[in-house]
Amino acid sequence: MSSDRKNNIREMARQNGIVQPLLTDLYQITMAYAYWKSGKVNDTAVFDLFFRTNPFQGEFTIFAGLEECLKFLENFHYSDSDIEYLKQTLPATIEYEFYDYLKDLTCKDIKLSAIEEGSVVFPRVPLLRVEGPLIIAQLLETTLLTLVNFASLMATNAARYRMVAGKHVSLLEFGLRRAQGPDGGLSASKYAYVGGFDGTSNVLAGKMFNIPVKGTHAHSFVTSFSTLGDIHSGTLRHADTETQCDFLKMVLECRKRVSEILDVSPEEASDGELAALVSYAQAFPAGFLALVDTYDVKRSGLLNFCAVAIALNTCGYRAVGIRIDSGDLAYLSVLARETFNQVAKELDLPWFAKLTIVASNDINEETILSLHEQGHSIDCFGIGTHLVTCQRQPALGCVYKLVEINGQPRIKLSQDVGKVTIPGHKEAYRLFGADGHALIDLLQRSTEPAPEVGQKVLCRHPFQESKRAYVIPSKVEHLYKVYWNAGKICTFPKPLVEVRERVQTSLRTLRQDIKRNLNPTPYKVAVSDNLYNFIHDLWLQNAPIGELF
Ligand SMILES: Nc1ncnc2c1ncn2[C@@H]1O[C@H](COP(=O)(O)OP(=O)(O)OP(=O)(O)O)[C@@H](O)[C@H]1O
Ligand SMILES: O=P(O)(O)OC[C@H]1O[C@H](OP(=O)(O)OP(=O)(O)O)[C@H](O)[C@@H]1O
Ligand SMILES: O=C(O)c1cccnc1
Ligand SMILES: [Mg+2]
Repeated sequence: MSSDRKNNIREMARQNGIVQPLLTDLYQITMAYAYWKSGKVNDTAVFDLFFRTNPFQGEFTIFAGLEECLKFLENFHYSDSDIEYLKQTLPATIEYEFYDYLKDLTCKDIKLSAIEEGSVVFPRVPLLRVEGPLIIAQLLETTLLTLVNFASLMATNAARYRMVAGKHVSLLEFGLRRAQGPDGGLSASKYAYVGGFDGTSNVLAGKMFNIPVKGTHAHSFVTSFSTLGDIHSGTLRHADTETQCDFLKMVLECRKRVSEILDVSPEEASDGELAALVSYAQAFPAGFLALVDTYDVKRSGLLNFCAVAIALNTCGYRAVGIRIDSGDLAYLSVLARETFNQVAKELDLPWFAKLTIVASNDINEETILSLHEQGHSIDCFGIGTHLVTCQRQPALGCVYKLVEINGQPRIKLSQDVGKVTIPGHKEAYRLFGADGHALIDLLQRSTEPAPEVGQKVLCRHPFQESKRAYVIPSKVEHLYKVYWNAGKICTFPKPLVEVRERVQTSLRTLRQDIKRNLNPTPYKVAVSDNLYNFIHDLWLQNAPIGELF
């Protein structure tokens, strides 16, 4: 077996334990019984999973969650205790043979086609197409939706943060404590990474998904120290010579020196904070990153930090930086950078000017945009609540609709035209323009030939007759691959880092005006002329003609 395949199998083995066939809505199982009882066991269906509106008032979405969907299909099986629970829970009138039927159900007859995970996707273009026995395809609905909805919402949210932050700023996800429960927290960490974050504070996410784990320390570490007397031992072993240095003495001398450079009094600085920073530096001399806003950034935190960082330098270590978690983050970060520049110059330590400044505290997209406008010196944002709870829009509205049964197309009508489903078994293509950008996504009936490079294609708005355009694509991308067929995975999902890269390469194919934060231009999603006529004929056949009195 190739090592690639072995790795894939190892990756796939880590299925989230709560994702199982009973993680569904009751009505899927009651419908399954009613289908079964009404002789629909051999009916075959096609379902499309898609959303109707992009989240966060944006005009794009990142598709994520596919790997988890495949793990779910692979492991789909009702255990004996599941069957026992259903027997106790469903009405006693249910025929026992139905439970025998459920006991043997697997996804061996299901075929799943999907867009590549990490791609930019748009309203109405199915992300997943599920084909196979009606009953089993129906039973998959809720679980597939829960696996795709939050994953895609989170990946989109994270990608938006990455876009506003720019590529030179680090982004760390700090949200576990505020997430929607343990599983929400775990998924948030995973898909924040996919969307473009650099790391997470969530240790289990690091272990499970191989995401870099990062962090600083909390205010409680600082406030747990009151005086210099709380320092356990004042010494530190030199990085190169391994001799014991009188670290505390060096720190106190440095604090005096820095207070002169910065023109702040060492008496105003907190000794408790200094004791905490000394102790933290002793624990992590090569990774010293300190929280400086517990008492006063200017008069205490920066002074104490610089004193410890300079003493560390004398002992052969380079400090990493600071975190600011309150106050005016633009002003304080600029102040911190000026301080570091001053120390770098006065003490001839050029690297001091490049110390990392991490900012946190209720950061969201708007805060980052505003900070960029004001000017700041932040290298890294630590973001929790707004990111992981997707506070600006807490849910993506993916739906799962029957589009074909036993080879016959199905349409769901609605007073709201946007909610009318696009019937039948379809293919989706992305057509690219001459400048290399994605121009339009085109849905066609699967029986139609694929659009070709250099050949004129008529693209029509699915519901507005007058909206149509000819497109001569410079490149055509067929959006679907078969990922699951005949009981096994047939296209292995890519490792998470590659999905993460795919997000950025896919976003680069979008024009800037589609990605901008304020009033972005909608991306076009069209249907072929053939599909347009097919939809509208079926619409007329299915819409009753009213009578006026
Ligand atoms: N320069 C800035 N421009 C825009 N928003 C900022 C700026 N600096 C900080 N913020 C944001 O303003 C809010 C400040 O929060 P808040 O009013 O709770 O103050 P605080 O500094 O956290 O107070 P406390 O010291 O009591 O914790 C945060 O959401 C933060 O991200
Ligand atoms: O984006 P955020 O939700 O702010 O996530 C990060 C925050 O979490 C931590 O503190 P916590 O909020 O627990 O306490 P504090 O704000 O009261 O210090 C940290 O110090 C940040 O402030
Ligand atoms: O490591 C940190 O600084 C951190 C982790 C979680 C929440 N807030 C901060
Ligand atoms: Mg906070």
